[in-house]
Amino acid sequence: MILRNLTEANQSNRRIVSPDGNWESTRMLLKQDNMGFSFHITTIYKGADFQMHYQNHLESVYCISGAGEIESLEDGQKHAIGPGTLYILDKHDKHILRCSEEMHLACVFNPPLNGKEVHNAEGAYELEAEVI
Ligand SMILES: CC(=O)NCC[C@H](N)C(=O)O
Repeated sequence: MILRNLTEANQSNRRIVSPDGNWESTRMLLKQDNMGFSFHITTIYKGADFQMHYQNHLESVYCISGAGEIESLEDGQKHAIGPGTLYILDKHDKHILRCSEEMHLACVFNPPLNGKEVHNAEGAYELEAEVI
């Protein structure tokens, strides 16, 4: 069994601040834990409006707090995000995330992240990022 604490993880190199200024994420469970997925607590900053396209990963995102919107660039549909919303990118869906009130999200990635990933120009993570 493994136990981790968010406050402690936030003070370690598990906390990654995105250079684009849109988000930070504390990667609490990573590839090296051999669970087959990774688990992150992500903060999306108020006013963020950015595109993502996880071509190499599947992702599920649960909103703990805050408010925003996700727009699918596959079908043009927009969906409100608030506490209790879960969105599931089961088709590597290209999307835009907008944040009107700072959001705290719990995110699961399959395959798991190594820990250092930040978005490339397409809003994706490469598969071979450096291991922490
Ligand atoms: C919702 C989302 O994908 N935000 C970007 C950061 C990501 N959750 C991560 O933890 O790397």
